[in-house]
Amino acid sequence: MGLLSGKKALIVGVASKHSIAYAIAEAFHREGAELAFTYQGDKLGERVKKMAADWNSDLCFPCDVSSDDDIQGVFDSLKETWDGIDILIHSVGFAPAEELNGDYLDVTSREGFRVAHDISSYSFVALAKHAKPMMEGRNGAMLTLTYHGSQQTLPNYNVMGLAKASLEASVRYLAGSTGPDGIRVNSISAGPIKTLAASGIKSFRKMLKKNAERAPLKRNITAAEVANTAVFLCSDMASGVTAQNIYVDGGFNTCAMSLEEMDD
Ligand SMILES: NC(=O)c1ccc[n+]([C@@H]2O[C@H](COP(=O)([O-])OP(=O)(O)OC[C@H]3O[C@@H](n4cnc5c(N)ncnc54)[C@H](O)[C@@H]3O)[C@@H](O)[C@H]2O)c1
Ligand SMILES: Cc1c(CN(C)C(=O)CCc2cnc3c(c2)CCC(=O)N3)oc2ccccc12
Repeated sequence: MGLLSGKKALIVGVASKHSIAYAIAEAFHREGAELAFTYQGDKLGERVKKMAADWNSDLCFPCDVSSDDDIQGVFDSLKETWDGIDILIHSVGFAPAEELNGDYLDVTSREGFRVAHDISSYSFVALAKHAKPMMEGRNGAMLTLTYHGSQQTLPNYNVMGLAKASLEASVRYLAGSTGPDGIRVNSISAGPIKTLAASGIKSFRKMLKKNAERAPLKRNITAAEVANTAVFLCSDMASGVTAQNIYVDGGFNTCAMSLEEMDD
């Protein structure tokens, strides 16, 4: 029996085999969960449907999280097959590329700020609004992915840091709203991982190297490690855990400087 046997999970944010959401789907399937997916745009549709089939799922729905109609459509369709949901995974983050390359004061725009917060933070509330009625009374869990750039600055993360700070505060307020119905809400703050969302980021490779040098575990973490923590947080093993942000980053966020950096 798996840790998620009999649980129904909706996973938002699979785009490629490198996606953190892909690793979460793999782990959830391994632990016995039934899966449903949304995908962004028809281009991804065929790819996500093929992946879903590997996990015995034919529940794949198009959804641009900037559209309340799209989100409504997902849950209307889901209701035709599922009478409820136990787990909601939000693995979505986006800011216009030009926001993430250069000095924060120089590159941040009103529109870029709005988009970053809409797609990376508000979308979790929007999905939670629709999921909650289907999750009540099932001791379910919602989970989102965040990054330490919300707490400390690093070059180029810029307005995404603000959006992640908003997301992490939203986890606490959502936990307050859904706790009385037995629904838990948490986040995982993952170390840097080479995914599509990381591609095209200037000096990403150097950042990965710096993380591995400084982290207590002296290595980068994998999407599979993030997924295993997601299994725990969404399972009954975490029945007392809500409104929390759990770091899966090899301990990086606890180190101001490493011996190697001293010796540089
Ligand atoms: N890769 C990392 O280093 C890292 C580290 C910490 C946190 N995260 C977070 O993990 C989450 C998943 O990112 P990833 O690294 O797996 O990259 P990814 O590119 O595989 O996933 C990002 C997902 O966001 C979706 N998305 C973007 N805009 C959307 C929109 N308007 N509507 C619907 N979906 C939209 C994309 O389709 C994609 O599926 C993001 O929240 C990201 O901020 C990533
Ligand atoms: C780490 C790290 C990441 C990965 N991460 C934690 C993220 O949260 C990904 C954020 C992200 C949001 N929007 C976009 C992109 C990435 C690139 C493609 C695009 O057009 N828009 O992104 C960075 C951007 C700058 C600096 C570090 C990082």
